[in-house]
Amino acid sequence: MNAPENRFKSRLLAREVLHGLWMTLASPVAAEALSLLGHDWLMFDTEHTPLDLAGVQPLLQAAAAGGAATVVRPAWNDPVLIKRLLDMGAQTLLVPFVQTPEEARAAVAATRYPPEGVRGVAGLTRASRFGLATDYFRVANREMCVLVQIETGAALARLEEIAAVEGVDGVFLGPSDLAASLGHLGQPGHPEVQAALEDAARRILATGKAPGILATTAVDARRYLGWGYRFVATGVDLSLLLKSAQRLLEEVAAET
Ligand SMILES: O=C(O)C(=O)C[C@H](O)[C@@H](O)CO
Repeated sequence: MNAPENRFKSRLLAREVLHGLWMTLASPVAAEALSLLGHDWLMFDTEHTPLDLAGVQPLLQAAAAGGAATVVRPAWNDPVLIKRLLDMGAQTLLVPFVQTPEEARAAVAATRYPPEGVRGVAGLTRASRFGLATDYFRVANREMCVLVQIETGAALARLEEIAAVEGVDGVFLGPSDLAASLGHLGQPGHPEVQAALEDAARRILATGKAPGILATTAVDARRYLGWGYRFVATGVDLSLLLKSAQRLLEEVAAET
């Protein structure tokens, strides 16, 4: 039996546009159902959700039902959090708050077994199909995909250096955090933020790496795709649930 191939990585490197969904519900039922819809990737967030590490493995198992690849955001750029997520079978990580090339290098090293990195070794993990994948240690490093998240003006100033780090496969812009850092808390649509996002896509593409972003509406997503963003999460599961429940309630309540 072979180790799983990282289709997200191979498709990203093939310069495909990959449509994602931002997952915050920490629900295996939602993960399984939404994995069937046709998204290219689902992003499970452990940074800004109550989801603890033990809750991630059931989400990855559930999402394996459909065709969507999985991405996990660790709560921090921390080698211990990272190795535990990788042992669970996460192959693509979105590492938050990367500010410097050194931090990007540390994130990459945390995902690689020695001698390329510092990842600790375990045998009976979901990552190695519980030890049944005979090629696992030969291919594990190669199948890792590291996406680093740029969230501040300071990180933007070093964008090319961060993107150039070997092993960084994609650079993700967080519109909300960037807005806060640029003095526009709660206003990701502010013209200065949007101009920075457009410029960032251009600069990342010039380095040969893939730019990614989170959009909360189809209009935003289309604009970002037009700027060259290649892995774009459109929508947040909880927000979609709230909006459709609210709309339904309003429709029904309006008639009574
Ligand atoms: O800066 C951002 O934008 C993000 O990092 C995404 C946020 O965590 C949040 O808006 C997702 O619900």
